[in-house]
Amino acid sequence: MSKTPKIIYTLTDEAPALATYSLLPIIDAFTDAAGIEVETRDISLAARVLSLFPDYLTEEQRIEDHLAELGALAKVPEANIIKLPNISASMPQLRAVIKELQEQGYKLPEYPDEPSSDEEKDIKARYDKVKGSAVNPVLREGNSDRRAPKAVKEYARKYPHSMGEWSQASRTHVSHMHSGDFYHGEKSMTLDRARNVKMELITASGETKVLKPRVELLEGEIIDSMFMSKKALLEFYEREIEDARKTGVMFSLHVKATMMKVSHPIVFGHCVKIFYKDAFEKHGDLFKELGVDVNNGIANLYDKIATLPESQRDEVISDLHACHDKRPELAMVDSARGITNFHSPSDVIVDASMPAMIRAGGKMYGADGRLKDVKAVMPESTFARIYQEMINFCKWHGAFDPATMGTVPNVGLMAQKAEEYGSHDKTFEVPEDGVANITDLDTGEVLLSQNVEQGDIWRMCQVKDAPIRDWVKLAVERCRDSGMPTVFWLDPYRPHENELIKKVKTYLKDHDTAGLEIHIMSQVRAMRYTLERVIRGLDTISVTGNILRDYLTDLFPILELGTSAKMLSIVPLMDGGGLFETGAGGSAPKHVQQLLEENHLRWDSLGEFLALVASLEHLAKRFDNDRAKLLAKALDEANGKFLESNKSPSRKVGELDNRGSHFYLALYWAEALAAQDQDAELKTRFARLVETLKANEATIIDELNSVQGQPVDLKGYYHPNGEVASQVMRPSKTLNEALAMVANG
Ligand SMILES: NC(=O)C1=CN([C@@H]2O[C@H](COP(=O)(O)OP(=O)(O)OC[C@H]3O[C@@H](n4cnc5c(N)ncnc54)[C@H](OP(=O)(O)O)[C@@H]3O)[C@@H](O)[C@H]2O)C=CC1
Ligand SMILES: O=C(O)CCC(=O)C(=O)O
Ligand SMILES: [Mg+2]
Repeated sequence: MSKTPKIIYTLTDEAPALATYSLLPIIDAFTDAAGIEVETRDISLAARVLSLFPDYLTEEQRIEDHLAELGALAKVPEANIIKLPNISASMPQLRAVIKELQEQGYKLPEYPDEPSSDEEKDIKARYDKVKGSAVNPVLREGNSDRRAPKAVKEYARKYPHSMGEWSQASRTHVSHMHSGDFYHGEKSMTLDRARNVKMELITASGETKVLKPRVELLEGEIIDSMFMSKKALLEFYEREIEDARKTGVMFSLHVKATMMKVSHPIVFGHCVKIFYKDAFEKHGDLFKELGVDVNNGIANLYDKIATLPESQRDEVISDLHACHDKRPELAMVDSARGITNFHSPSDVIVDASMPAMIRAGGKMYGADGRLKDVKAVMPESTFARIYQEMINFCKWHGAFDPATMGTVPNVGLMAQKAEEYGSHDKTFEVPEDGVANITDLDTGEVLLSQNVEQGDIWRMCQVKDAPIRDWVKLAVERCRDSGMPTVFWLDPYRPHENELIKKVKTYLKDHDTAGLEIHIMSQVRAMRYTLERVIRGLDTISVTGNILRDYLTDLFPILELGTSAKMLSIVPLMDGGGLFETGAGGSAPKHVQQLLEENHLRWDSLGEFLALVASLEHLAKRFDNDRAKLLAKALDEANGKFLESNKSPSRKVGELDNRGSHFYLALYWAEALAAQDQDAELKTRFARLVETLKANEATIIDELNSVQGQPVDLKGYYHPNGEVASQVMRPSKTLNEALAMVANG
């Protein structure tokens, strides 16, 4: 591995990828001038698909597997990766990218739903590698430190975003299962020694079915066995759908089918089938024949019936519509286009959808385009309860006030595929009634056992000891550095977390915690404690497992800052490298939609700016590089000025957007470099740039803003034409020339 100071900037999807066309040339100009290499690696969904099928592509079309390369890099001390959000593809997205690439002339095979030959099995296995959250778990060889930097918090206090009002009479609430879900039957243990285990089902008829032949476990690792009962889930859905209808409240479903790519599409599909129960009963055989799979959304059903003769299709559609008469109103994703919560499992993603609802005063859009109270259904009770606690709090105290509320940074246990988010290859839809065992391969000992029924979802989760130690260390460090009370959100009634609590108590003793305020509380108490402080303007660090890391790092930022894009998101890699994620949100498909319609990109790249500071600082420290240090310091100052001057993108066409915000960042960064006296050469170079940018500010902004208002065609959604995208994202000739001038000295 090369030892030269190098930053890897990832190319991803959708809005962040588009923003990169504009931002990267600026970053390149500044880092080139300082002799720092910035290289890119393409981990977009399209690139990941293409990299898996070299044998189907021409030589020019082939690309390397950049994700595998970065996965290996994350395990060496030189790693310095800036990771932008990427698509975690649901099945509909995977099909769409395949289709788009085929249309662009890449001879990719079709996705075989039911592979029969070895060749088809191989194709499916390859495609399945890119499904769901396939990037983050590979790169996250460390735990997570996400927080709002001071300047960002101050900006939010100064320019508070709007918040919906909460009424005590709001009927919005969370519904979760009270029995039969993963929480209730969970079993957990800490391994006394390294063991190899298998996951097997002993069926009621006495047959043994090995579902996972081998999992290698380390000493001190925590493993869990848990299942969700299909019967209990279906009863739960029926009850909640009926309750929403009877009480006249809108129905919504919130899952994370992208990250929980095996379990949640099933959980989602059952809800759709129960909601449209009558139509499924009547047309069940036909749907089976057509290969309808609503785990991929109701859109899949509509696609499949499109091939039917018109009269038959109309009958199905009218039976689907008839279901609505007996069912509650459904929350909409896009009421203007008639897209409901059931359209696709990647349209409503719990970490972002629940905070957006809470921010809006507990409301979601109905079919008539109005905001309404809603029943938010989240079958798994493990973490759903935190949202109800927050809703209770809002009903009692009113909406949070971003101008005064405290901040809640997070330290998340994430490394080495920790907990549920690493369980996909050990998650199974149980084929037959029986006993599901995790069994030691060498001794035959059954370590954990569950009685399961056909259709239940059974999984095994793991978390290794070293990541837990590292997580506790990071929590203590953050507690000391910030002086904030620090709360481990751990529920002693949950077997897995009970095992974690034992370790946390042990590993806390490895650190000097004198004078630090560190608590361990169950989630609901932790939420309450934190919120009591939040409304008093007090700050509290949350230290959580992997799922709550994800949920809380959208929840609090969306309330505090209006978006999680403004978070600093650092992953100190366990082997010494640094992974710098940008923001805590996703790839914002709605932003792309707006760009395509009116050439305005409202994506805020602040997360990228913050990540770049952290990445340059890391590089400066690791390689003792003064120029990296200088660039970092100047960029940090620029970020401060950027916020103070309120140069974030506007949401409205014709006003400053992502591109204009990049111009101001470049100006302020150059100003900071021109103002320093440590490095005369950089000072002169950037003083010239400042002069040019300032003299041409009005022209540049006009060049950037005047292109807006027209639709644009990027010649591809998942795999746009690079040249076209670059032209769209860099419409200012004057700015481009000024940047070229810096690059050339
Ligand atoms: N780290 C990662 O790689 C992550 C990837 N994802 C992936 O992203 C995709 C979309 O996820 P989804 O949950 O729908 O939500 P997103 O987080 O992408 O977007 C939800 C909303 O958050 C706001 N937002 C997010 N980022 C920004 C930003 N940089 N600037 C301004 N506003 C922002 C936007 O609000 P508004 O529309 O009001 O402007 C946006 O519509 C999925 O494919 C998902 O798997 C999701 C989370 C993390
Ligand atoms: O990897 C994913 O699919 C989502 C990740 C995510 O939501 C997060 O890290 O906050
Ligand atoms: Mg998230």
